[in-house]
Amino acid sequence: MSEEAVNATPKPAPDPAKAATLAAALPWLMEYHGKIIVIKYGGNAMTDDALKTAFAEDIAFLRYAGFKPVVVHGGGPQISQMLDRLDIRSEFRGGLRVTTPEAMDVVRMVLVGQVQRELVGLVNSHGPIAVGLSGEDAGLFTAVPATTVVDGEEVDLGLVGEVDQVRPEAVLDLLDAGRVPVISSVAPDQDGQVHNVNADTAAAALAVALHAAKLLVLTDVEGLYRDWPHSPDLIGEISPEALRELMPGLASGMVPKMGACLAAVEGGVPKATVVDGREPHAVLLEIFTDEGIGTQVLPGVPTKIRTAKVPPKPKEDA
Ligand SMILES: Nc1ncnc2c1ncn2[C@@H]1O[C@H](COP(=O)(O)OP(=O)(O)O)[C@@H](O)[C@H]1O
Ligand SMILES: CC(=O)N[C@@H](CCC(=O)OP(=O)(O)O)C(=O)O
Repeated sequence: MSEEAVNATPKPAPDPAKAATLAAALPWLMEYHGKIIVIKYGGNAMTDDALKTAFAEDIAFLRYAGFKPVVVHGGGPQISQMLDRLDIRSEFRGGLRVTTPEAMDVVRMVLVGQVQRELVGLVNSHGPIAVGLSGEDAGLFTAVPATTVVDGEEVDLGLVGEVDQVRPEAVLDLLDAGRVPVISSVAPDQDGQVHNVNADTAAAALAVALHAAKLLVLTDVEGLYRDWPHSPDLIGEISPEALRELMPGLASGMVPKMGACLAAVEGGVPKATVVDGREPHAVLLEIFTDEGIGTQVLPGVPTKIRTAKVPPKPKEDA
């Protein structure tokens, strides 16, 4: 194209709506500037490339806006797919995968070797900021065997762990250096035996240890339905006390997820939110919006109910 032709191209008119959107972000930029936000990215919200790309953009945006995002990722469906391919049986009890030593190798390979690597790469397409870690690095997490009670009976979950100790120094070092830690939820016990930790649980333990300003959990539903799967009533806001009362009646994947939100808020994190990660840019929408998205757990609020956009739809394999 000649220089004249370039000069002749009309410039788009400035769009006042863009300025208004940026100006409306100011209170949130001020509130979270320099603060740690732990974002749990569930495997069910990683289903397509465009969603993962938008997630990585959001994380880079937060970092360049002066926030300190920390990503803890899941990968349950991706692990299940690999176990199927390798013909290794796995089942969930109380929302947790019963993990044999053979399955543990696959869990570690998929979480650390595949899902974490992909997310680190996507975030780093915006600058050299993301660094992958797992609970095995620099003593980040120490696990103890987890137990769960299903139908009144204690179930042996094999190599499933819950986080006993967090040493957040490695994460804090990275944050101080302006990096974005991307963390996989596998963790050794005291003897070095690696355990499979549910990523919601790991994210909550880390959020507490980092004194995070917020825990944000991305999943594949709009939030916590009050009477799953019978009613479109969605819980918009709930206090930890009211959530504790609901816990025994919750089903499958929501047990670790809401348990994690509860543990985070009871551990001093001011707010934990579950949002629909199938919505592109769910992270930015949640952080820069005042209300009306997902389920928020925060102290001292009466329970608020609203009608979900989509009625509850149980997964076929649940
Ligand atoms: N009360 C509830 N509200 C919303 N979802 C629920 C509820 N009870 C069970 N679920 C199920 O929990 C799932 C989310 O948990 P999970 O599949 O473990 O997601 P993730 O991979 O994001 O951790 C939802 O897709 C839904 O099928
Ligand atoms: C013990 C346990 O269940 N661990 C999980 C770890 C991955 C995870 O939590 O992934 P999502 O967040 O995508 O569900 C699992 O094996 O599936």
